[in-house]
Amino acid sequence: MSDALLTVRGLTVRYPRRTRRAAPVLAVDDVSFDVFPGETLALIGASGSGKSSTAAAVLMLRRPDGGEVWFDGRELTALDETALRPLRPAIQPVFQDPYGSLSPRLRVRDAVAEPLRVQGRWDPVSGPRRVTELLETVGLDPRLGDRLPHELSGGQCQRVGIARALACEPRLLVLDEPVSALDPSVRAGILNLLVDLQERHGLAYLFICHDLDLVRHFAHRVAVMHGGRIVETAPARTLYARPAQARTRELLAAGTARPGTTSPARPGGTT
Ligand SMILES: Nc1ncnc2c1ncn2[C@@H]1O[C@H](COP(=O)(O)OP(=O)(O)OP(=O)(O)O)[C@@H](O)[C@H]1O
Repeated sequence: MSDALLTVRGLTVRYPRRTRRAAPVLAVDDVSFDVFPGETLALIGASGSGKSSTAAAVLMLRRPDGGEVWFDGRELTALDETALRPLRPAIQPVFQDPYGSLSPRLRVRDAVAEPLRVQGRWDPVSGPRRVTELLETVGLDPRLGDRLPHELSGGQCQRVGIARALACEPRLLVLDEPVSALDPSVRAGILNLLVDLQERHGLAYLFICHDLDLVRHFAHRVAVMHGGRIVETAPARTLYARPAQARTRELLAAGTARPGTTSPARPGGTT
């Protein structure tokens, strides 16, 4: 194995169709990539190209139907749930819907404490201090700890989600469209926070997105997905500059319209 933190080889994800006779949906088809420590790899592609299915398989939320996922030199796909459990904290997700990712009845302080409790790392003295520290790390006033999610803005909720992920002391964050649901004015703040955390903690990011202009600034490398396959991988800046950009834009525009939208997503949009 290379010195990659995450290595994905020949990943395949299939979903059964409702009717038994129809062939399953091949959502991810023989996908391979690496993510190195401290690096951001963006997975971009139109709606339905297989980005979230790839993320779910990397997180082992859905067991892939084929291929291998290696993390820090261990093959996750070869492990059963018991063996996986101690490795799970190191790979943390941050999802698109900041409110949906939090329990509506859990106050911010308890939401951030929850991963510490689940991992058996809660201590009545150091625990509350750690929660305060985590809230400060993500740029939240610790006094917000008493609030419920519906009393926060979308950006604040997303910061709580990031604080929960950091509580697990991860090495890789799988960011599934983490700013797509946010107001354009709030997006930059969250992206700056992620850049800052990466610099301070050497985190690696698998950043799922369908906005080429955004990833150009945020990612180190970009892998373009289409029809479940990776059709191109390139450094973020050169991808933008080369003629291939035109093809990538075409692929993105072809399928970016989502239910409730009538036009392809644009930078600064709120899809
Ligand atoms: N639970 C499921 N059951 C059946 N088919 C699914 C399921 N989840 C995803 N799919 C199908 O798998 C393919 C890939 O979907 P996926 O959500 O991974 O794409 P995506 O690129 O993340 O799209 P989006 O940007 O809209 O989230 C699509 O054809 C989708 O309809």
